[in-house]
Amino acid sequence: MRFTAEDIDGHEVARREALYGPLAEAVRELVDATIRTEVDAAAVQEVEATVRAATARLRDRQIDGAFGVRYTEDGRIMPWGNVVIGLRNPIAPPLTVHRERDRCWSEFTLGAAYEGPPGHVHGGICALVLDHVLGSASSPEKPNFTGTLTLRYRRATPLGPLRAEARIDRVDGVKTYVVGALSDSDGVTVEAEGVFILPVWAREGSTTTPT
Ligand SMILES: CCCCCCCC(=O)SCCNC(=O)CCNC(=O)[C@H](O)C(C)(C)COP(=O)(O)OP(=O)(O)OC[C@H]1O[C@@H](n2cnc3c(N)ncnc32)[C@H](O)[C@@H]1OP(=O)(O)O
Repeated sequence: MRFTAEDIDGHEVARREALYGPLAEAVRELVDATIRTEVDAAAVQEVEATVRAATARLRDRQIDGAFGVRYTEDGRIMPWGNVVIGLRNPIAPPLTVHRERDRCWSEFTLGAAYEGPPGHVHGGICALVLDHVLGSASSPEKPNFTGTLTLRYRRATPLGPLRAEARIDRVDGVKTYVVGALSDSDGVTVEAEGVFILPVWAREGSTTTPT
């Protein structure tokens, strides 16, 4: 499991955010346009060649494997590859998760890239978002892992503006029980409850390392 310290200051973090954030946003728009375009065949082929060239340019120099979770010496976390919140991940909607004591919430929009049933969010995407928001609520600092996530899909979730929220229900040793929901403007579409567990290597006094 890759948690990596980076010896950089806040200015360098801000510089990288300003550099890579817009690239990811541009690719996100490209994904949406790829799904929805109706331009002619020649235009599609031209764009395909352009995109392949852009990808080859980025691959001129790249890291091995995934981005991992990086952090600075002053405790700033950079989960930039994360599929829900990752600044550098165009697959991430991305969500900005807000925290208020024992609860977290996020308002965001899911478009064509997240479709399952026509005009509606894929059930796995609902689970993805809820897993992350419940997990975030489970602990502000500790790296809790999802042990069990239970969902009740009350009605289909329409694509468009949505809200996810979660709060701690109770804590029992290394287990934190969290409840939450995904909603549209008409109310709850998916209810969730989860058990989030502090892994052995993160427990007090542990000498094991992340695997
Ligand atoms: C800001 C970031 C937000 C991130 C949110 C997104 C979170 C994620 O996506 S995490 C990725 C998905 N989850 C995983 O990959 C987890 C994989 N599983 C594991 O790593 C481990 O099995 C883990 C950490 C869940 C449990 O660790 P393990 O060492 O087996 O726990 P263990 O010490 O045996 O048990 C501790 C307690 O938890 C209980 N428990 C163990 N596994 C589970 C489970 N899956 N569900 C519910 N309870 C469980 C045990 O019964 C025990 O309870 P008690 O203390 O009452 O006896």
